[in-house]
Amino acid sequence: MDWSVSVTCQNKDSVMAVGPCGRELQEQRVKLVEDYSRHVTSLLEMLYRAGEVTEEDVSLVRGGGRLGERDRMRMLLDVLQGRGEEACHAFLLLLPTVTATPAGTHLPEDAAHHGRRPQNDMQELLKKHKGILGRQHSLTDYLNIRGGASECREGGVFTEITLSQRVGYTVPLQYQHETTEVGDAFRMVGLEGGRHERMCEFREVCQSLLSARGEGVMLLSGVAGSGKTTVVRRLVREWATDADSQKVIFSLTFRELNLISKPQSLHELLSVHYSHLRPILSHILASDPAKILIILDGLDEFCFPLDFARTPKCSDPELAQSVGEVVVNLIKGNLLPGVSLLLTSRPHAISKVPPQQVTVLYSVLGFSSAQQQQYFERSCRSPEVAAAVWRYVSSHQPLLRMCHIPAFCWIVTTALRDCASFLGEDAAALSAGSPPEEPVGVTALKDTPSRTPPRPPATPGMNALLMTAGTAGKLDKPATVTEIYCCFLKAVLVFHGKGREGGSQVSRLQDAPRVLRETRPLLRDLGAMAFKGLLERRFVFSSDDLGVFSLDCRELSQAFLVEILQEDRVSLTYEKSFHFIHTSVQEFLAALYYVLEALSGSDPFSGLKPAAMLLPPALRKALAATTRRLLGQRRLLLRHVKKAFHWSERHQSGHLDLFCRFVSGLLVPRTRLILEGLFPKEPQKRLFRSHAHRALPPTPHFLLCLLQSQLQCKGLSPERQVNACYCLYEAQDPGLSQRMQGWLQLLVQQAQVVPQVQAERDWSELAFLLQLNPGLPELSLEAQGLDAQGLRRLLPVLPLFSTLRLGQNPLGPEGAAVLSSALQSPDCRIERLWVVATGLGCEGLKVLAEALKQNSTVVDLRMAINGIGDVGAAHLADLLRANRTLKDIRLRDNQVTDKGAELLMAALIDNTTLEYLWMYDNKFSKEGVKKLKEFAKSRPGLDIKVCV
Ligand SMILES: Nc1ncnc2c1ncn2[C@@H]1O[C@H](COP(=O)(O)OP(=O)(O)OP(=O)(O)O)[C@@H](O)[C@H]1O
Repeated sequence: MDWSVSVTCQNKDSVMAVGPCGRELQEQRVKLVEDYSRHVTSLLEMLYRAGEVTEEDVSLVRGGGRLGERDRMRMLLDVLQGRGEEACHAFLLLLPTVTATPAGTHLPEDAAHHGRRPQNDMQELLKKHKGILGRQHSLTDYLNIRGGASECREGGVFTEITLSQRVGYTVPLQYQHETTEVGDAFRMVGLEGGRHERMCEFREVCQSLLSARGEGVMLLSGVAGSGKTTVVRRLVREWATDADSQKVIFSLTFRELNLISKPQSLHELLSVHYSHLRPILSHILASDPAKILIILDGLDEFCFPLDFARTPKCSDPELAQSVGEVVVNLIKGNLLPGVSLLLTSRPHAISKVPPQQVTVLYSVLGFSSAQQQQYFERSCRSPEVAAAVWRYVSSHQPLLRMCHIPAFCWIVTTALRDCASFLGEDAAALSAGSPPEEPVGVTALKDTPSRTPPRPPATPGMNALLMTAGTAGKLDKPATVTEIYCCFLKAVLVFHGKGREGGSQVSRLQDAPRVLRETRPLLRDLGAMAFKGLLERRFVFSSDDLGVFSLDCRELSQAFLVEILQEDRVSLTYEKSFHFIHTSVQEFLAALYYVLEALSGSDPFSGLKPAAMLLPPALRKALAATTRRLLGQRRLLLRHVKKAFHWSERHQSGHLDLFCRFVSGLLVPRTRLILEGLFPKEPQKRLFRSHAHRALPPTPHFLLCLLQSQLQCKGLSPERQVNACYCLYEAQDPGLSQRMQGWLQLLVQQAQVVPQVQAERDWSELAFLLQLNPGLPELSLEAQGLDAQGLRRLLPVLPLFSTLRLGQNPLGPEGAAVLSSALQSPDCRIERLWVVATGLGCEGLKVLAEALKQNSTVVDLRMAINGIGDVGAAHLADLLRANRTLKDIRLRDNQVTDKGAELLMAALIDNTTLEYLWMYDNKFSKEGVKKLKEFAKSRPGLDIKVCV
């Protein structure tokens, strides 16, 4: 049957029905609940597909699986009242159809529309579309998940976020965990110096995307939890409230597209998702594509390949193709040429789209320091508490760095804001003007370094979450990121779990060990799933995945489902899916599982195998006991911990880095004590042999040795070595602060006098320190005995400095190769490269010159006393032909003769960008010098300095 005809026939009825339908629902409520509750799922599904209720409504009615049929029906009736007369009317029309079908079966799609009012008035339908999309994109925030999917007040909990804009880019290779790179863009240099990258705010992005011009493909990249979806939501809401906007937006998620396994045309795809637009969809697609904005959120989750080379060209929106082919044709501009397309993705997946297909790359950089502060002000209960949280966070560099990510700010707030006593006293101290507490762990670089290591954190108050029944008064504030996550988990379990609403804060905390003990099996299974997902780089889980780990949705929701594991509300008709509320929470739970298993002597990897592949339980137990006896508990634990690190080393991308940091943190007895009750006591006691009565055992020696050995390991990549430093921080290595102070001293003194060459140092620790201190624009390490090996350790941070002063170090050609990697990094910001007397020779210069041919940031190259000779001068001449960025080259004392000078002069005929070429103390003849001076006269913009 022709759908549009049947709609037309129903027009009169539906107009007549306006008003009374809502009343009828109220009057018949009891009867409707009685008679139709068993059909609630079918009714809800049909209403959703008809566009009468939104995803949020559906989720509300489902009630996270906790509500029974009758309650769901009541909830649906409430929702319909809220949605208005048209929705109530559609509901009444659907009632007879469900009684004709057995409960739970689905009706053909068009039945849902049967009898609905015709809306062939373009403007009216577009208005309705705006309303529906606006509601679907309400700004929900983790903070108010608990209270149902309520909305953030605009300008309320929502905090301005910083983005950047780039035209033309190269996809960087991923060597580090994404959280490690967060914050680099906020470095001082990045703010002003980026040539291709420009900071911008949401408003600018919004205006550009909603402008009437077709903008082509825009890619919005950002790490997990940085706020990409929030930007999309805000954008759609801006559009929905702008009555004058000429754009038509279609917003889909790749998660939704994953569910389309059969070929489908673009038209069909959109008409399924936007059934209310069906009467005018063909018209929209046939009119000016520049007026259409298609948003596709979450490219990183897309399961189908995007084959840009082999996908058949298709320009017909009515032609069925695989969903991957539809996306490729949209991106390539074959389908709807001139359309604006916004794709969002985590950074590791932006390479799925060739950069030449992308018009603009936007990156969500996250919160600047000021924005972080605003976030805490908005999410804490009082300005004093917000100030105390901010003061605490800003005195812990690793925490501060992660707080560029909004989702992490939420985790910190959840972990800290319930800590009434610690924050209360701290806040009181703040207002009383007491001196600031010394930073914990790694000190901020701006602080004056002192000779004495920072004293252990003072305890102006007790962190309530660190305080447990048996240990009240023993612990202080969370000292590491792992401790923050422990507090977070405890806060969720103790304060937010279902049925734990009553009682005072203290009594609930006293009860925490019991709650944690009881939750252990659940956390273990959830952690096992998280760990398996992490190994497979999988962040979305199906109900089947939950089943494999014996996880029961209902049980989870009672404990903490909504705040730890979120149910996706993609579609009613398909399988449910789940994801951890932030990837770092998945990583933490994976580590928790790993440590729980390792401490109990079990192999954490064996817990991942399907039951069928496991040996019978009795045999497994006997085997485990024998291994324990043979190896001893201690060696067994060491073996498991080593295995975790080996897994991480095998992955160049560093996606297990954070997991390793959490494993290191959780091996610290003090940290585990926050979760007292969760870890079985016996093995702990035996393992760590607590010496002093009631005193906490220190960080296990084997862990510190293991991490130190990673720093010494020559074969390990520099990124993993820096991560070993993060692990040492989490492991609360007692010597780390002191060593950091040593580095700080060196960096500060370099600005004044050049100190003597020092004994062997661990350069990875310096890289770690530099990564955590974004306020340093230049790196000065002159005459520090820095060789190529040491420089390689600094590679993760080298590209981030605008000035690198590396003179008088034995870098040699190998060091030049390291520098060349830094110069070719897509993030390179080096403008001044000073490598005076570093033993480059002509070989080193060749490597450097090759890199500088590709580089467009370096303007000033000082390379006196490097013995490059005429061969080196020839490489330099080659470079000058290709490079148009260098302005200043200093070549004093490099054994260049007249022959080299000739080559340079020839190259400088083409190169008009170079302004200074100083070549004192080379091996020029009088004739050669004369020629150079003559040449200089012909180039007024170039200052050539020579002497015989
Ligand atoms: N500007 C903001 N102000 C306040 N909270 C924010 C802001 N941006 C994001 N958040 C919060 O941070 C959390 C994560 O945001 P969002 O889901 O948008 O991140 P994402 O980049 O899409 O993450 P993923 O890659 O995991 O999908 C959400 O709870 C959101 O409410």
